[in-house]
Amino acid sequence: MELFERNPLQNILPEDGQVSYYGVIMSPDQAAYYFDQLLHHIEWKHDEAVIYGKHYITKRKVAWYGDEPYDYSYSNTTKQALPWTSELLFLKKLVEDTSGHTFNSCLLNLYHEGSEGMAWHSDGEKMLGNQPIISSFTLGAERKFSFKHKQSKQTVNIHLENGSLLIMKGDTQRNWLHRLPPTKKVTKPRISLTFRTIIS
Ligand SMILES: O=C(O)CCC(=O)C(=O)O
Ligand SMILES: [Fe+2]
Repeated sequence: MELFERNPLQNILPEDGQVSYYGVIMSPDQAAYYFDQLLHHIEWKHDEAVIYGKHYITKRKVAWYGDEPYDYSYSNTTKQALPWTSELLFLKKLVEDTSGHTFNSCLLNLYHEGSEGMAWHSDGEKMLGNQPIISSFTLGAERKFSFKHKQSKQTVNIHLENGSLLIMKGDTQRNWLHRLPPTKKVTKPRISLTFRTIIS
């Protein structure tokens, strides 16, 4: 039934950016295995932000890994990348082989339950270059992910399944915001791997 087949290269944004959803790219068993490995072996830390001089600590946890000990500065805080683990290298290769893009770093997010999310933002840091290519690879609970056009305010929603891959590229960060909305419906944790390329 061709009508129902997913076209992985279809752009889910109507204009001014490019977002591809590849759907599920690993088996549920493999996804469960990697979820567990990352949960226990990644150096998770609560995220911090300094906004108008006030220090905030999130419930969500994060971690930053890369080819080199890159500094990542955002929300007035800086993190230094840790060396890849074998699990991260396996997942990086899977994401690279599936998407045809290469990455040199990864910001991981751990949302313990639906009450934890990420507010509207774009990943427009200078160190990511003009047209950053950023993945969101999901392990664990399925969550809604939303885009909002910065001018027209048009929104696009997608559900990120366990073991699925989404790629943002082109002018997406320039023209669209994205967020992971909090929800009462989800009680299970989700890990996302946002592979990126730091341009030195
Ligand atoms: O959790 C996700 O899928 C995306 C998180 C995100 O937008 C980010 O880390 O910049
Ligand atoms: Fe983001």
